[in-house]
Amino acid sequence: MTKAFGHLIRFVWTYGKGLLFLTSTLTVLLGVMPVIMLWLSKETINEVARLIQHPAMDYSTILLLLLLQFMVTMLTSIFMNTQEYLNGKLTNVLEHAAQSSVLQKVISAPLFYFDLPEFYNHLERVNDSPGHRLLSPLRQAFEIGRIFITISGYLVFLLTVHWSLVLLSLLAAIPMFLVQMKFGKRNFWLKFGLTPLVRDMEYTRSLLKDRHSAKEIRLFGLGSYLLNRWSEAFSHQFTEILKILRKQQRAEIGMDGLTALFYSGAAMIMIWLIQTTPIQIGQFVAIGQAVQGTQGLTNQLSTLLAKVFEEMLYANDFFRFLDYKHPESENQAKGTEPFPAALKKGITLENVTFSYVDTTTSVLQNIQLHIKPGEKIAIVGENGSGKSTLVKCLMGLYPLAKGDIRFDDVSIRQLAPDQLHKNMTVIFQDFLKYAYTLRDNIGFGDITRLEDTDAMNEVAATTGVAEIAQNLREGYATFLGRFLQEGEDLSGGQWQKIALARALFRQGTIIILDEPTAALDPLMELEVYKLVRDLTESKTTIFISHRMAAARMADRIIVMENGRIAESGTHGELMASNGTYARMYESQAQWYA
Ligand SMILES: Nc1ncnc2c1ncn2[C@@H]1O[C@H](COP(=O)(O)OP(=O)(O)OP(=O)(O)O)[C@@H](O)[C@H]1O
Repeated sequence: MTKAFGHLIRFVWTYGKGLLFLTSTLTVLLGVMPVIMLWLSKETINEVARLIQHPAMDYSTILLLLLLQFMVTMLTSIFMNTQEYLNGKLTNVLEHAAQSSVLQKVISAPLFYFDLPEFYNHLERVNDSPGHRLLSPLRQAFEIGRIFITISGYLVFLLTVHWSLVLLSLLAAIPMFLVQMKFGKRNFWLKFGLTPLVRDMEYTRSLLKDRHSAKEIRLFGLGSYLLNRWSEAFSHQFTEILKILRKQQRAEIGMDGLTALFYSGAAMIMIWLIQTTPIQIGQFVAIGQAVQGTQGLTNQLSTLLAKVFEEMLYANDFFRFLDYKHPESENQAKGTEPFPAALKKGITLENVTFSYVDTTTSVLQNIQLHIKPGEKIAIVGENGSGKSTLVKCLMGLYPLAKGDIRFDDVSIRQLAPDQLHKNMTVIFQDFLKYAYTLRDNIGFGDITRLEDTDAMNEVAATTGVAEIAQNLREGYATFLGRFLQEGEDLSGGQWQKIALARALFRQGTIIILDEPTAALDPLMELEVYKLVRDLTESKTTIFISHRMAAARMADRIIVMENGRIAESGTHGELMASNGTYARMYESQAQWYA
């Protein structure tokens, strides 16, 4: 816990040292103010008592004391409000820093982290206003500091009267402290345990709200079922939270009773003091204020300490997320070699064997494949045979445990990952439809050339996007979809062309198409493949398709079965060998007849 606190201080110091310094100074000043006030009110009451006994007395001292009290009140208000403002500012600064640290972690996480529920759950836990929650223990620590200074002042004063008053004031705080600590811990672990349920709940809620799911939910009549599922999960988590809350409030009532008992004890001591020692009225009132103040403040102190403890568990979890590293990430390519300027020997896969993280079955088994520079390869095979996995490994998205992939003579492990990605142009089946402008949708293919209008026009003309742009209200500046603005909706085929334009805008030397045309009809799909073939004539192209008519256009067809290459050859060769490909081709040939 102390390690996490150190981590937290360093984090806050890095992003808001000036603000942190000002806030801590104000905390000290605010801590001293009540003690000064106690002294001033004691003196004022004594002076007023004297004035009652001697009405002719000069009352300028009383006026001065009242003026000082006014000034202390005003200063306290100024300090408090300034501190509130600074806290607001610091919260914003930290919110930005913490959220960007989380997002930075997410964008730099290897792709396989997204297959790990523990990573998702952790992300969900730390994602909820992290800046606010990180500042919270610090704010509480400041509050503790302020209260500590005030209590110390009160205790010194009480000690000058009688030691037993100090003891009683302090004893009252211990039970409350223990209760708060216990429930602080319980609350955190409850939230920890409920995270998977909360994720399920949030997912269901997003399905119900999401524009894309709206159609299916209506057609399948899933609305009430999903609403019930969400509602049940909500009630379940709420019941658990209420259970702890009930116990906590019961315990706090008990502790309040105990505090009241200690307060009565202090009152008895005061009565005894009045009887046994000469005491002025101002002192009497000040003792009452100091005892009550100390008890009230120690109660607050225990609540705050427990809260700090609870919030520190969050901070600890937050920093653990930022430091999270799965052992498998050691296999992630960390090379620095540049990508070969132009492939001369081609791409070689040697004994590539792969299993997804935390699974035991090999999805790819001893894959041996050589792809010549400029060759057009089609990969076909049943669902789940490993086609997408193979290209993901080729793209360096998943680390290889066994075997090697070489681009000319450079191993994928030696290549700098950004070099590899820069040289690849990929369109996935589930390509993204960015709710930004058309320019962004194409330019994201190569963000460094987002403003290169000539290049954009060129790919737009060759892919048919230019025609789409002409019909949009604001051309390339039109927002697509309706998520962010009153943008324009496009058809599946139009989105498809934009995805193609984005991929070609990248100018990679290797083109990978992972069933990007699955949403299109077979004839349209053929059109797209022909277009890609014409536009990428000299480039190495690998495409995955379930449509044999498209695969037929390739120089070579690879047939995958259960993570292995079962057949390989041209359309003619594979038809002649009468194996899996021939069977698949013939069964689909009827579609086109
Ligand atoms: N992220 C993942 N984590 C664990 N297993 C996975 C993951 N992705 C795929 N798999 C498993 O790996 C196997 C191969 O999947 P892959 O997506 O490579 O097949 P595919 O041939 O591309 O299938 P399809 O034609 O249906 O797209 C399947 O059994 C699948 O369940």
